[in-house]
Amino acid sequence: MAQHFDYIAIGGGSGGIASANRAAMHGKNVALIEAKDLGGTCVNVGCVPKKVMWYGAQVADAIKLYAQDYGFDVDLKNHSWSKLVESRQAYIGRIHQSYDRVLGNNKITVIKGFARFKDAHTVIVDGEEYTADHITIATGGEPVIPQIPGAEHGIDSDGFFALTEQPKRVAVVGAGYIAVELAGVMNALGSETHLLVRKHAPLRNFDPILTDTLVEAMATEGPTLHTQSTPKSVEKQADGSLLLTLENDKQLEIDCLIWAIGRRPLTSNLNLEAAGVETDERGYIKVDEYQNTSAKGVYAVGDNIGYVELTPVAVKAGRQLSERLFNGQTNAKMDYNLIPTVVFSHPPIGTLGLSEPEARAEYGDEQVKVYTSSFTSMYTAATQHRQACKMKLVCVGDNEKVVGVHGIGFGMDEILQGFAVAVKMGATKEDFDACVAIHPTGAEEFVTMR
Ligand SMILES: Cc1cc2nc3c(=O)[nH]c(=O)nc-3n(C[C@H](O)[C@H](O)[C@H](O)COP(=O)(O)OP(=O)(O)OC[C@H]3O[C@@H](n4cnc5c(N)ncnc54)[C@H](O)[C@@H]3O)c2cc1C
Repeated sequence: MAQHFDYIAIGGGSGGIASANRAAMHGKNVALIEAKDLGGTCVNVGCVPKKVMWYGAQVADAIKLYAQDYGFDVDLKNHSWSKLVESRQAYIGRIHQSYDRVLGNNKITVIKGFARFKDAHTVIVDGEEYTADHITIATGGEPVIPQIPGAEHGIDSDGFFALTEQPKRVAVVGAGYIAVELAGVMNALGSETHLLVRKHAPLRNFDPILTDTLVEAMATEGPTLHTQSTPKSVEKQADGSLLLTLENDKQLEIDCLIWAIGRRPLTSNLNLEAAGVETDERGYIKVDEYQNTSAKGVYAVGDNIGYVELTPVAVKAGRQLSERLFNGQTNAKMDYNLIPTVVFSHPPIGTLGLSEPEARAEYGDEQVKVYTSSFTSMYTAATQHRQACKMKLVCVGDNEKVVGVHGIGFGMDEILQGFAVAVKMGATKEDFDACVAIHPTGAEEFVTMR
């Protein structure tokens, strides 16, 4: 006989774990089904290992670019990629233990295996049936590999985290934040790194102050940016190296090729038809603002709905859903407006709300006022490797409501969160100015712009 639960979450990643824990905290009998490792993309092959690698790259930059001007007698002689990977994986191991502990404390039944629907209230894992009053699909996504000859010689972001040795020459293909971040890490850690983008720049949808400054930084610090560059084929050569040929017939010889051209939802093997769950033509699950799918009692959160593909978004959507279903908060839902985000590039980017072009298109030129600041980050100002820091506030209307906050430069990754609270509360430029600056910091520029 099928084992019955109040709630099943399919997918033990950011959204599934968050939702399952919250349901259990409200006294529900919960099962969490995970096909691979608990923690999903973020913990195993996403945010966490990526950030550890980025910190490694920061240390390399500090030694290579800044330490000597701060009086340290150091040279970057050797770097052990495998040591960095070992430290990273040990940290991830500790996160796994903490998940086990919390799920255990919440008395959640963790089922290892791949779930498929039998009907809207029944899933099958390894031949066993499990039923629930409510089922949430939190299955995330996977990287896309292009359909070109030899594409299989490349790896994706999952493959990047599986690398046991640092490639000497690497090409990263893609213009999104994952491509930028992976290329930045490899470059700082000493690989000859090429970033290939299809059009004129990476991060094209970001505010131009961010894109332009990033491209300028790449021109001096690397990686080598190749614009208007679309791969046509990949050939593995006798010595194991790869020959990447572009549509413009340029060629690059590299040791490692990383595809970071986008992700797609992991929904095709779930037998969603049996549950009556509809997807769009790209496979994303259709949900309403309360995460309800087309099937009663079945919900979806996270990357597989194709809204904003970030961990805190999946987490919050999952928790709000459980608050609504199991804690009487009938109106609880995820607010997809004004979501701050950071790109761990070199230098890092923080961005929130409308870019200047978006604000002008939405409100008209007369309604938009923009404030900018451009300076050398103080961390680098006393050294020979000066690095720019640029910031922009996008304001609208007579009261100059802040609708966009954008910055690139040292510390931006930690600066944005607090400003996002203010913008979410409806802050105006006057409110920003009314706050006394913290000196000397980069963040103070946001409250002193004229
Ligand atoms: C390289 C990289 C870097 C990133 N960096 C950041 C970052 O810095 N900040 C940020 O906010 N976000 C980042 N993200 C995005 C973030 O990882 C995702 O938005 C987040 O993990 C989505 O959570 P989720 O719950 O929707 O899916 P996931 O975390 O992907 O979890 C889905 C889980 O479901 C499991 N699963 C799938 N199908 C089934 C099935 N049928 N049965 C059982 N289990 C199944 C999968 O194995 C997986 O563990 C990054 C992503 C990548 C790839």
